[in-house]
Amino acid sequence: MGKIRVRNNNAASDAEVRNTVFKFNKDFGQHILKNPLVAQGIVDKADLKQSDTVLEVGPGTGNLTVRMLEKARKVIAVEMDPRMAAEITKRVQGTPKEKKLQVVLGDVIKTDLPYFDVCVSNTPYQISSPLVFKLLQQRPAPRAAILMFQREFALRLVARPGDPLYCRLSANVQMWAHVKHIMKVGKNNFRPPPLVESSVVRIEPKNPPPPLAFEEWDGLLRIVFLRKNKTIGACFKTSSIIEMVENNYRTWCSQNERMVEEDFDVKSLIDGVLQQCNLQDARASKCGQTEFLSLLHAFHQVGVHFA
Ligand SMILES: C[S@@+](CC[C@H](N)C(=O)[O-])C[C@H]1O[C@@H](n2cnc3c(N)ncnc32)[C@H](O)[C@@H]1O
Repeated sequence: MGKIRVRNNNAASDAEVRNTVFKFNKDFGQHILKNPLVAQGIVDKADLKQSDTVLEVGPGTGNLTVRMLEKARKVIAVEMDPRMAAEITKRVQGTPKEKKLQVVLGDVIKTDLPYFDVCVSNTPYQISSPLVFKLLQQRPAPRAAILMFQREFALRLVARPGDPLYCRLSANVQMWAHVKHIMKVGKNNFRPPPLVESSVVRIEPKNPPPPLAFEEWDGLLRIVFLRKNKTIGACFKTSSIIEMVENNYRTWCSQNERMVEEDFDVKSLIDGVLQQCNLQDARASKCGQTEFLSLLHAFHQVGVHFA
């Protein structure tokens, strides 16, 4: 933990300016956004309406929070560090913003989230992935999430089939949401600066969500992205995968009062499905939703599930 003085090096009205001494905790991903232009840019990109309830993850000292309180009806800020929660509470005390801010102390991943229209976060990078999936599972779905991530994580979110960074995360998130890269943010805009560059993305959950069970989709993606440059046929030849497919098939048969044939051979069942979809020689790194959906559908048709 480095001892950092947060000082006023910008416009006088910015309270990122408070002369507060904090020991920023790197374990909590505490990299405070010190550039007011970037903070304002992020809030502008959120396109908040006066009727909006905003969820902010990790308000820190409140540099995004105070700007959002000017635009929205309410901001619910979930913060894990009690010192930061106290700081943001103090920052709005005695101002008209006080009544619009609700600070929730705790780990956002373990918190049952209330209703919100938009989520905004300069995200603690260690919770990037669980946060994205938590937001995608939120019901009713928020209108949008404007989230700062490490540049590489952001680029994975938007990567398309064939791009070097395309991975299970890309295929997964793009099934449930439209994702756009909206802003690059250099490390010197933070105090203390992180080791890597950052980017802001906009995630708009599809509404209504696709009629698909998340666990099924993710279960299939886990297999085909096991080694994304291997063929899908090779992924399904791994012995642990063959065993899992067989177990899942037998469970499905017993739940549906079906007899498992005496000469049942799981390898031929798998080969048949892959041939039907013509995907034995395809590689996940080059496949998109159409291919994965057709594969999932064909497995379901023969009683193989992945959840
Ligand atoms: C990168 S800082 C952002 C601070 C502020 N929003 C800003 O932009 O200047 C991340 C903040 O998230 C908080 N935090 C870390 N992990 C968290 C978690 N699991 N749940 C809620 N807040 C968390 C940290 O304490 C820190 O205040």
